[in-house]
Amino acid sequence: MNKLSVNFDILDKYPLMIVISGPSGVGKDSVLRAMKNSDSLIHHVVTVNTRAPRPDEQEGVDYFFVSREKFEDMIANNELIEYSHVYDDYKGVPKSQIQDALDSGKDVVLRLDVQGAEKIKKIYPQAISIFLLPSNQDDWYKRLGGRRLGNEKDLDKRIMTVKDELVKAREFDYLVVNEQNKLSQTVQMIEAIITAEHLRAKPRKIKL
Ligand SMILES: Nc1ncnc2c1ncn2[C@@H]1O[C@H](COP(=O)(O)OP(=O)(O)OP(=O)(O)O)[C@@H](O)[C@H]1O
Repeated sequence: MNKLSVNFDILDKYPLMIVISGPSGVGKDSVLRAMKNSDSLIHHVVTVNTRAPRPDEQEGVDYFFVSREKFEDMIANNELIEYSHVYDDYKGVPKSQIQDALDSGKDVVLRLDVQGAEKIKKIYPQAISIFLLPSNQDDWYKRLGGRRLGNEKDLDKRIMTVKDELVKAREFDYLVVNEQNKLSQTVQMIEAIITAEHLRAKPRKIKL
């Protein structure tokens, strides 16, 4: 054996910040839940929301559900990294959540609407942004399942919003189609992105 040695251990291990976004009803929460079940090495950031919890949602797991007054206090006290006002509700990311997540040294996953994702990408350009799409309009309608669609005007509003969001989709790093009844395929694609990102020669280092 030659006495000279060489160290092949040159891969840097930095935690990633992954932002999963896309139109309302596309399946963001479903994807996140499936990822939580399959991988414990990811820190899921819990965001704050002023809407009422849906029957299957848990406080502190899916979201922190707060009143509008409490949310406005959080804005006033500068406790949020970003927030947005969508369909009459507030949504925001508590600073403490990002700090805790990065301190844990694990990859950090955030689920944000398109407005929120754009803002986070401006604050953290090194974040990896993934835009989820349905395959087509019919699948999207099925997923919305009449949710919060009081009348035709509400649906028109949603369609206009989605059109605007689709224009922004190309500013994201990745586009992933969440095909009908193929949630596990979607999760696999996202996991493949995360794996590839960890293998980058120039890692995307997140700095607070
Ligand atoms: N690949 C899929 N095929 C069929 N149904 C799906 C798929 N992914 C998600 N769904 C269903 O679509 C509905 C909406 O999903 P989900 O709540 O995860 O969307 P979302 O993007 O988080 O919505 P919102 O932004 O409005 O909270 C749910 O009933 C979910 O079970």
